[in-house]
Amino acid sequence: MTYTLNAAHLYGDLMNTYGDIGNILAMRYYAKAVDATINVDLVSLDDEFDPDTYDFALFGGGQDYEQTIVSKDLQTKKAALTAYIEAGGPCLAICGGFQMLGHYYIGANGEKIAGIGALDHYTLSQDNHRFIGNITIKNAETGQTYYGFENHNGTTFLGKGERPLGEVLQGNGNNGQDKSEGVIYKNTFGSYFHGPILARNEALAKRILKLALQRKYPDADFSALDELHEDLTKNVVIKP
Ligand SMILES: NC(=O)CC[C@H](N)C(=O)O
Repeated sequence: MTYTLNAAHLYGDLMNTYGDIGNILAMRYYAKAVDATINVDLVSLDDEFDPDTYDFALFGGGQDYEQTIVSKDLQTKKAALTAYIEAGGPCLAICGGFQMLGHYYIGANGEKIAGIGALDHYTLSQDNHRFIGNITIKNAETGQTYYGFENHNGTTFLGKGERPLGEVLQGNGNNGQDKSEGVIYKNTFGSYFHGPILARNEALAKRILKLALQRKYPDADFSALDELHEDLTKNVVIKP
């Protein structure tokens, strides 16, 4: 392969509840079309996150208990992760991972689980209730529609410099109130979409992949990705 991206799967052993690694597998699949591959390192408890080593970071979803464990360790990576994000490092954070990049998450039992505040959002708890179901959103800049499934207790409110990944067309999204779903901040994308959002949303997968490739190889031409159309869910029946 001509091009190689190094990806960090943050706490992939603790926060991968919904097969979030599938996001990297989807990116790797599309990457083949431009002669690129993606190496993955598990970066978990007590591991160092070196912002200069990685071209992509995936931070998956998890349950409240795992989030409390991750929360403590995450503080040791706060400076490095913040530096990576601020420098425009591409990142995809799902559900619990999305929550942890913000200031805090109030868990279902009322416990305050600290995030790293790399992004300005915060997450509250619903009273004995979760948002569960299919969700559809529309991304403002591209007009693209993204499909997924949400299952979360937390209600997230975006802050400074953050724009939503999409406007909710169907479902609940960040908080069930302001029609926002997920986040985009610099090259960091967050979403409540369960598991492999990228396997189900080709356009977003190629968008994030291209971003990462172009950042590492600014002189290369990855426009072949735009012509490629390969829906990874074409044989999958998704029931409403
Ligand atoms: N889907 C998730 O990652 C869940 C995150 C968090 N534990 C919540 O319930 O809100």
